[in-house]
Amino acid sequence: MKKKIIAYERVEKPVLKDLQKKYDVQFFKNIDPTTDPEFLKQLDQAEGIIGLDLNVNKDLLEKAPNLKIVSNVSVGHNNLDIEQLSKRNIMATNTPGILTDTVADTIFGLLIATARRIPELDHFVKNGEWVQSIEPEHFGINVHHKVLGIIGMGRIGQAIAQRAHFGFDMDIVYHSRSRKPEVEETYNATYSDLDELLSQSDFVCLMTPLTPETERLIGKREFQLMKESAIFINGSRGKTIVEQDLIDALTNGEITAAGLDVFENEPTETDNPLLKMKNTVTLPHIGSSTHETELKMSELAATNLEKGIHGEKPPNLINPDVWPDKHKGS
Ligand SMILES: NC(=O)C1=CN([C@@H]2O[C@H](COP(=O)(O)OP(=O)(O)OC[C@H]3O[C@@H](n4cnc5c(N)ncnc54)[C@H](O)[C@@H]3O)[C@@H](O)[C@H]2O)C=CC1
Ligand SMILES: O=C(O)C(=O)CO
Repeated sequence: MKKKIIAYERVEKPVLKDLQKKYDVQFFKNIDPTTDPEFLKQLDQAEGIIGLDLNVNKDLLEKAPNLKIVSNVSVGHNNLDIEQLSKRNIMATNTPGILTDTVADTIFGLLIATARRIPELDHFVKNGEWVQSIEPEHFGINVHHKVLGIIGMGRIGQAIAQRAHFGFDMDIVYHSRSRKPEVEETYNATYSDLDELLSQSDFVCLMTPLTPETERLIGKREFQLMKESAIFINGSRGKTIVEQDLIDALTNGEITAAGLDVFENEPTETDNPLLKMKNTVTLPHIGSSTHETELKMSELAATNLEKGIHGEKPPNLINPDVWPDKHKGS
């Protein structure tokens, strides 16, 4: 009998088709996984889950007695309760690395679009408002040769630093869990504590994972530490900031503008004040969303899934404590 697999929300079609040839795969989208009867029925027998942003917590795991692996089609894994998964010896995997350059391109694009007000002025032209030469009120802010503060100098943070240093001659200040001498040397970057980074930077770019430590990391106090001319970019997760405090900081002129790929709730509410502001550029969480990269992510997630359900070690195991070799001391 074919092994049962749940595919959730986003698995690229060719990958889904390939999995469907080998396994009994049920695809779910736009459902409530806590109540959907068909989902819950499948969950009872599923050996693997592949997908994007499914909230895998104690409640869900209690309904999944046969589960061996949860394979995220994302590098971020804040949707997974790793402790609960490990407790049940269930593997968790993600898709690091292959999306790094794509996300860095998006975040750098967002930074430029916000500084140079590209979406706002695109509307200006298309709305027929460009009837005489533009005024200083339409001018933007230079990106090149400015100070870029990167919070979270991991894979994506470094790819952003690469673009900023070699492409735009920016001065890079960073804050991370540890110092990275090779990053400092390659990108002429300076390590700094968080407060100093916030007060020095012309652009503050948040690129940490969402963890208990980074949840609401940037709020009222942090926005007040930033320069009034600062532009804030969030590419991490919406919950790493206090969204209401960002709204206040923009409304009160404590910072100049914000570029956001992520929101506290996704999709964000249509009446979110951030969507009504001229000095925000808002994207629907598209960091990794190019055809090429989404396909590679699905392929890597499928490799992880298949290894896991066949009892082999997946290449991107997040919770190696579940791997038996470890207990054998190998
Ligand atoms: N907007 C989007 O579409 C995407 C967003 N992401 C987000 O970006 C995150 C980072 O991805 P990668 O760079 O691949 O991960 P990574 O693990 O390579 O880098 C994360 C960095 O954040 C640092 N960090 C962790 N906690 C910190 C703290 N409290 N203060 C300062 N730094 C801290 C770590 O030391 C590490 O250097 C993901 O976890 C995900 O949440 C990732 C891909 C796409
Ligand atoms: O990979 C991630 O963490 C994302 O946010 C979506 O690509």
